[in-house]
Amino acid sequence: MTLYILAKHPEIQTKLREEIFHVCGDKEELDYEDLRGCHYMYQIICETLRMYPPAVRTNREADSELVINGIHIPKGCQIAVPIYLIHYDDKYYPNPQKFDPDRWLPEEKAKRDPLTWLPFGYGPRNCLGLRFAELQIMMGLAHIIRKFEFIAAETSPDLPVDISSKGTLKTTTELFVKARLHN
Ligand code: HEM
Repeated sequence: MTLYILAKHPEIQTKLREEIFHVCGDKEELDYEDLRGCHYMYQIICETLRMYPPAVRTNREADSELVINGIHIPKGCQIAVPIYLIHYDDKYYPNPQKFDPDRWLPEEKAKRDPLTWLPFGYGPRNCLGLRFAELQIMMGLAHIIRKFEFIAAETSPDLPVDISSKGTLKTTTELFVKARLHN
């Protein structure tokens, strides 16, 4: 998905490539410290996971009776947390259909409640692989973007693309990008 978004936003792709070359140069093997310096890349990943969270919802079971905002929740009640809908709530993300990595600049992020970004869930049962997943995505992107340039295919639908939320998030049509070696 990230590569598709980058193909659709060549200016963001160019800025990302500049950051990667600036921070990592052209060394063959990248390590954790290299990736930690790629702040713009992390913003792009956060924004991709906002617009296209693989898990569109998560669930919790109330282990005791409670009242939240006047709503009575009995013990054992199943509660669905609508991750996808929260990510598109314009109270938290103005113009939510727009892919905007600058929402993740430190000063912008600080204005929002952390519970408004839930691609990995939240709390003691959140995703165990969160840091590993982030690292893998960043490592992959850093290598790929240094070598290749991604271009939108003629038939590619505009963003945001339609999604199906049966199970994990999927796009309703196949997405294609063209790649050429970056020189
Ligand atoms: C982009 C990649 C990933 C996404 C978006 C993701 C998302 C999630 C979400 C939403 C949950 C439920 C959390 C909650 O309800 O609070 C979860 C749980 C979990 N994830 Fe991931 N995950 C990703 C990658 C991984 C990877 C790479 C691993 C393992 C290496 C992993 C292992 C787990 C485990 C074990 C749980 C259950 C934790 C528990 O119940 O205590 N995930 N993940």
